[in-house]
Amino acid sequence: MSAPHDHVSSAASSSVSLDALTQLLETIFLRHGTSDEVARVLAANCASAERDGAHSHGVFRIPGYVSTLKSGWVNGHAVPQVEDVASGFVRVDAGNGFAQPALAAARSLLVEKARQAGIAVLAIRNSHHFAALWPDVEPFADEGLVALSVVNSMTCVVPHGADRPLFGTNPIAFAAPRAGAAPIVFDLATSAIAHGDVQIAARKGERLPAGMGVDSLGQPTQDPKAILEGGALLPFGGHKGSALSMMVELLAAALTGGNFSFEFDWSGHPGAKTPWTGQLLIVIDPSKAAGQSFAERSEELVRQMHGVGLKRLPGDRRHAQRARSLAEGILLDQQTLAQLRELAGQ
Ligand SMILES: NC(=O)C1=CN([C@@H]2O[C@H](COP(=O)(O)OP(=O)(O)OC[C@H]3O[C@@H](n4cnc5c(N)ncnc54)[C@H](OP(=O)(O)O)[C@@H]3O)[C@@H](O)[C@H]2O)C=CC1
Ligand SMILES: O=C(O)C1=NCCCC1
Repeated sequence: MSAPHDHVSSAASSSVSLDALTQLLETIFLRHGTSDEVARVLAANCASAERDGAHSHGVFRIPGYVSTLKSGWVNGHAVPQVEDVASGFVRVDAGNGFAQPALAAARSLLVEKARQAGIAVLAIRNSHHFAALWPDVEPFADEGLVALSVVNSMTCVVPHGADRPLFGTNPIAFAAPRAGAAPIVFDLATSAIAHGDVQIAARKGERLPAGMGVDSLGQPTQDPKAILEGGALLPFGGHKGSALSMMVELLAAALTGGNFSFEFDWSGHPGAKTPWTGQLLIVIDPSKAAGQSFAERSEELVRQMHGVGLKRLPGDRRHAQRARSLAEGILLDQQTLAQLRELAGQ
């Protein structure tokens, strides 16, 4: 399997600016049944994933968004209902819409509460998250806040010690400010590999590394198609990733009032791809904590990690790719660009 973040060959590719890509995606969303606000938020999110080389959740997802909208599974015009429920708790009913517009609608109240109380929780339910999770947390750290988010997805992961899938790929994203540097951000699926990367490997006819999944008989396989066609994924790190995935189900579904990954039935909506679940965000204002500046302490930790030989922090690859994309444009292969233009009616 090639590196998941490395799949655009420059030979047959075109370079597009971030603005041009965002505009193109916005046109696609509007054309396939979203409000202006939903199109704006989703286009910015998806273009930023492509800009940062997060290909499993960049433009690769656009046909899935479109077929989901067409199937009627998701409401592209949903208006999120924000509820101010307690000093440190905000709830949003996304109204069977996408999760990112729900976060956008609640964001200023969440930040205000976190700054007042030191910590605030945002619980989004009735929502579809089909994207990378880091764009949801990174902006908080840019404002000096610490943020943690979890979202559950659709059943495709076998809990450690079980013999059938139950959990989603259930990512966890974390962002913390640093002094004088871009925030520390990590964002990882609790499965051994994200479902999107299995789809990309299948499309490219590549085998996966060992230990990622099982076939329909529960036997280990490195064939991505066998995983997608009746097989399943495994958690990363055995019982440890499995426990984290269970935690995500509890926080993102049980605590928000959203569906568990195994609870929804999209069989009546052929073409639907997005999981109808929940998302939890916890935002902390570190200026309320005792002691030295949190950002300075982050910096000290990073210095020490580099001091013991660490070359790459989580987020470094994305930021390096972001800088390249902003300087040289975002590379898209010709076929992908043609498909996007067709979906945009251009
Ligand atoms: N919406 C949903 O329901 C779901 C979304 N996803 C998304 O899929 C995406 C991919 O997830 P996943 O495949 O697990 O991510 P990766 O395994 O590619 O990366 C996980 C994290 O580890 C960092 N990292 C990777 N390799 C190294 C290294 N050698 N040294 C230091 N840090 C490293 C990455 O930083 P960097 O980015 O800089 O490489 C990233 O922060 C995520 O954005 C996730 O949110 C996944 C599951 C479900
Ligand atoms: O890549 C994944 O895993 C997923 N991404 C979007 C939502 C479903 C799972």
